[in-house]
Amino acid sequence: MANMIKFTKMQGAGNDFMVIDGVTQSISLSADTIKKLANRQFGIGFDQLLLVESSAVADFKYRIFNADGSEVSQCGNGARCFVRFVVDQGLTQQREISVETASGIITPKLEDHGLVTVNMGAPRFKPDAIPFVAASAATHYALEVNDQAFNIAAVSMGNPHAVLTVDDVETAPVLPLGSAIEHHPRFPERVNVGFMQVMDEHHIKLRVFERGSGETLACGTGACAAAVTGIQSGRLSSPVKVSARGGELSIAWQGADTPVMMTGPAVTVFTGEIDLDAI
Ligand SMILES: N[C@@H](CCC[C@H](N)C(=O)O)C(=O)O
Repeated sequence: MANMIKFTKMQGAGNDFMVIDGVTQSISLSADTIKKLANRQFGIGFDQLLLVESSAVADFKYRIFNADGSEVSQCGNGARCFVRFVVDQGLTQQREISVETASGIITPKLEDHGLVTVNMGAPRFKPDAIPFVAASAATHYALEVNDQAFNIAAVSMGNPHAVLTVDDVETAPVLPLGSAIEHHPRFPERVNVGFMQVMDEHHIKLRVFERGSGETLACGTGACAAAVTGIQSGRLSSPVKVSARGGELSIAWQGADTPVMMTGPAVTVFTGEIDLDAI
């Protein structure tokens, strides 16, 4: 017997998602099934799968799975697509919703101009958020990779990020170095790796090698992480325009424990149905 589920394919600045309504459908997905669905040749293809569920503490619960099947705690571009999805599906009448994630509650808001702004919460530079940081109290660290030392900034946006500053994002070794840092023993939970080129104090170019998904066309939490580490070290000033390969995001942060505000697009690409027993 077929095991059909309905889904929506969405993208935010080119970071693409399979979004599933788990409020009106009963959904149970193994890591292996998610990997198969993520496959761009044999499945649907996406960077992350987003599962919408009911919540006891917020308007909705938001579960996030990387293309390798691992469940993670935060996704910025996904949060923008999430609010567009629940509004378009008629699951809410509100344009600003509270969403329970594995790392706390975030509040995405669909703006009148069509973009979405998300209150992503405050960044965390503390050791409990980034196990690697336990070694030091500084924001920037020397990380040795294949006998070479790299200066990295580490921050949690609800998920772990390492940010390197490079002269030119186009020629930066994003794939080999990103993969080596993602799996570096100093990051026991693996890490998302951002490569940032500072254009001026309000503008950066960014490529991100994402934990569990590889390089994506944009990473929302990666954009927040790069902007806040740049602001924290005095090289950037809020707001920061982040140019990724798939589009642009705007990040505002007033420092310390204030929340990071992220604004950017959220677009529906198509809707479909798939038989989970047939993939
Ligand atoms: N694409 C995302 C981040 C998704 C999760 C990340 N790969 C992780 O493992 O933490 C974003 O837009 O933030």
